[in-house]
Amino acid sequence: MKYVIGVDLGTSAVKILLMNQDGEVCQEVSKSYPLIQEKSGYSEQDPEQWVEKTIDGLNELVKNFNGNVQDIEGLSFSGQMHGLVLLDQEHNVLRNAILWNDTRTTEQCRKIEDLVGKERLLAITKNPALEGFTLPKILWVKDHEAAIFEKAAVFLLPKDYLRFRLTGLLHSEYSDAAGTLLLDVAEKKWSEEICERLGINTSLCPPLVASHEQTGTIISEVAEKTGLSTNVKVFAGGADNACGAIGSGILSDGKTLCSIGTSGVVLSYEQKSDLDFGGKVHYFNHGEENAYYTMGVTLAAGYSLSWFKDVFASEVDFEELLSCIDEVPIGANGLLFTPYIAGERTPHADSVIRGSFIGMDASHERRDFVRAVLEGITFSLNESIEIFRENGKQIDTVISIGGGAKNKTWLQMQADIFNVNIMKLVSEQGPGMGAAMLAAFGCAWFSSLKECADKFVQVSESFTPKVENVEAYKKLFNLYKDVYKSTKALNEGLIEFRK
Ligand SMILES: Nc1ncnc2c1ncn2[C@@H]1O[C@H](COP(=O)(O)OP(=O)(O)O)[C@@H](O)[C@H]1O
Ligand SMILES: O=C(CO)[C@@H](O)[C@H](O)COP(=O)(O)O
Repeated sequence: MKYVIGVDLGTSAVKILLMNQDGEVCQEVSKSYPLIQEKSGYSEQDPEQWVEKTIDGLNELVKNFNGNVQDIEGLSFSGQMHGLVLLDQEHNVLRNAILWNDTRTTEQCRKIEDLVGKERLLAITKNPALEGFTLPKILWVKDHEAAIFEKAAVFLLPKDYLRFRLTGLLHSEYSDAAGTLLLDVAEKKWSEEICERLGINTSLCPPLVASHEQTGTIISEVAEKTGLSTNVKVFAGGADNACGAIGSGILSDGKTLCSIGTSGVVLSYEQKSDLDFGGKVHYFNHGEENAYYTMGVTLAAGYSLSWFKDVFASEVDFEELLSCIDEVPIGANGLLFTPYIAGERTPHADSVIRGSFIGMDASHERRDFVRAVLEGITFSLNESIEIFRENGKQIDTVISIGGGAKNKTWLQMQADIFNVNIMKLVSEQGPGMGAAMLAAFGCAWFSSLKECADKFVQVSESFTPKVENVEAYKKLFNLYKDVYKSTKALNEGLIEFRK
């Protein structure tokens, strides 16, 4: 029996899956690392932590593996998108990585719009200038840390940096490059026009490959530390949402995914590169060759829940925190939550907005707040579903993955709020699974990713919408949508008091 490894470099943790040729998860290891948040709107991580935790995780996995280590044939990656890692000429990291949920770059977004033009930007990159994307972060460093920028020789995305440390080779791949705002998405090449207009040397952009392409093997130093063989083939991998889609079998038109990790996304497969959503949803290259996907993003989905737990219930785990939400009726006894604790992307590209609890009452208990947080996150994701439906997509079944898919009440809530059938997979680790599938396909175990998905992706349970719940949530959703408009100006007034 042969094996492959999928490494998912998430925002909260690196999650590593060992899969066999029958598509069974043989081992799972997770190692967490913190966010560094110096100021409101800032979000960074130390790339060295990603490397250390991944090596620790691989070492643990190999130690617990009772087969022949030489049978581990391939390894690939899934990674949190958009994060900026800047390297100097000697490939040393120049500063902490600035992450996807860092929103300090509003001014740089306006600069991009001015110098490239909104229409032209959309034509080339298929996306508008949003704070979370990589290009505004590059410009922020150029504007605010000129001494660092002068030393920058190349930029990498998070999992591309991790791959570099495991193989010694510099690459990016299309699915993650699409989230930089520097890629010509249809032509699959770095946009010289955008680089030129913004004064960025194209040598800063790493060589591009496809997600399933081999990008070297494990270097001996890493083999020694992990116990893996230096023969392990390393494949490029993909953006976590592209990999989540592969790992959930979102490989043909009409298929939709909901992923609740630190962020939350609703994602739909697209065969074509020329559909027009007017920039309302993200439009990126898939990890499958010559395919695409559209996606709406809630910046703080699982993060809203983990924030609530850290601040108000740090003594309990997620299971215990969520154990009593069934006892709270729909609407959390009159409490509504908006998950804008890090600003928002879809449908409100707004870095200033912040979250609210509306309707707090002296009778509310912690469990009401927990239910309200879950409902608020799910309402936010429903705004993306609503955009897709308004653009003519028929959504009746959604595959749900990520940490949020661990809880059955939350899965039923998704079915009721989205008014769709929700499918839960045997493993909720979609991105790690997608990474492992890219390695399996790269190793030629299968003739296509679709053939691999037929073997690897298995539904374990489904949740159907309950008519009375759907009706109750419709009323609440309308109230939820009003909270953004009602709190926008209040949040603008609060800016001067923020950290
Ligand atoms: N048992 C659970 N039930 C519901 N949600 C959970 C549970 N465990 C974790 N989560 C949520 O999942 C999130 C982490 O999901 P994950 O997919 O691992 O994120 P990432 O890929 O961003 O690191 C946490 O922030 C938390 O909100
Ligand atoms: O910014 C986006 C997508 O555009 C995020 O989805 C990141 O890719 C982080 O993902 P998770 O850590 O939440 O999986």
